Amino acid sequence: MVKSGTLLETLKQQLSMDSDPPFHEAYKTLFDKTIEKKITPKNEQVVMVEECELPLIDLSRLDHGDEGEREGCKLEIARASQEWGFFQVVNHGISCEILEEMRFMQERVFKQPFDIKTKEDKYLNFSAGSYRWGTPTATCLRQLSWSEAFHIPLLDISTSPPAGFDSLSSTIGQFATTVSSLAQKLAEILAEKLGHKSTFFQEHCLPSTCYLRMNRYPPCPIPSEVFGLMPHTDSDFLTILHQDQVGGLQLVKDDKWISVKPNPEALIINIGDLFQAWSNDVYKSVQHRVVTNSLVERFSTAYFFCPSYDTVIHSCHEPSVYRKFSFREYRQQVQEDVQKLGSKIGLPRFLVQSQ
Ligand SMILES: C=C1C[C@]23C[C@@]1(O)CC[C@H]2[C@@]12CC[C@H](O)[C@@](C)(C(=O)O1)[C@H]2[C@@H]3C(=O)O
Ligand SMILES: O=C(O)CCC(=O)C(=O)O
Ligand SMILES: [Fe+2]
Repeated sequence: MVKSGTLLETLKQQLSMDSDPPFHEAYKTLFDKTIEKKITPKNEQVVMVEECELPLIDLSRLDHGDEGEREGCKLEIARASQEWGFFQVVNHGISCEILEEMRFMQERVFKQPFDIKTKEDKYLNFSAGSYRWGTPTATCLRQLSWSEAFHIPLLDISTSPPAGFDSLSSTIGQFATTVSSLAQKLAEILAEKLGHKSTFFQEHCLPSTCYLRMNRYPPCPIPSEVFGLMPHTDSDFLTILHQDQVGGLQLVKDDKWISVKPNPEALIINIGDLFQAWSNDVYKSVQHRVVTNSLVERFSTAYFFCPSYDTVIHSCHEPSVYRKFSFREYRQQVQEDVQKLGSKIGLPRFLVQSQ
């Protein structure tokens, strides 16, 4: 058992070391406040969270099965979206090679020096400002996300890559194309199971409105105090996620946090706020977060299936739980809440009853 005096010294030492991105430097005041007050022997104990296997759905049944198989598969997708808000899929159309290449590329991209990643002009042909790290609005460690990310609008996934990164665009391009059509397919199935044969998603969720987010979670010296990504729901219709073998993704099920067991072959699908509103609370946009560890870095890639800013989100059934809102209004409200409160409020802001 480490004495808490020794632990404190070690932590102080670790937190004063250089890191990329420079969390220690930028958030020094937050660390100093927390270390002195909170790191006691009790806090050294890691909170145990049960590990679970998400519902696993084989998508080959949609293309190769008979009518019964196809229907069964669609029902499983709808049921998991209602009961879990999360599920994983295999035979999704993205080869293991592409998934491995994505992981390898991410390592190379994030390894570039911090100054290059934050450069004002374009980096790797992604728009300026696509690189993000930490949480600029955090006022305490609990509001800090110990991660860095590239937010890449699908339109930026260029066909003329910069020298040295020629295979990058082709790999991301293949990944993006396949996940885009998978997202469309899943959205249509989810609409159909609510009784809607809808062209809504084809009309409103175009490549120009969707984006990829490549995440890197560096090892963190105080994993019990800082999240990799703080608890949130996604502000889109649905998200398609690929995580590496490290693990760290957790979600709320039956009022408890549980961790998702990594499955390198699977893609994780989660329902976002917009689908919860569109389905009038039938499908669930569930809180999730990423926890850090002190030993290894972790990578993931998320594809956010979003409509254009002018799209009006209204429920497909009456009486509607939420008032109508445009995606622009929703994003602005989320940004305002994050600025003012440190985290997003999300759908509760748009409840009919609260008007
Ligand atoms: C500080 C925050 C920004 C964020 C919402 C949050 O409260 C916590 C996580 C952030 C995140 C991560 C994934 C998505 O990019 C995002 C749009 C989301 O839904 O949760 C962002 C939020 C944001 O930037 O609005
Ligand atoms: O990295 C992960 O596993 C989750 C990422 C996530 O939730 C997000 O980018 O919205
Ligand atoms: Fe998320």
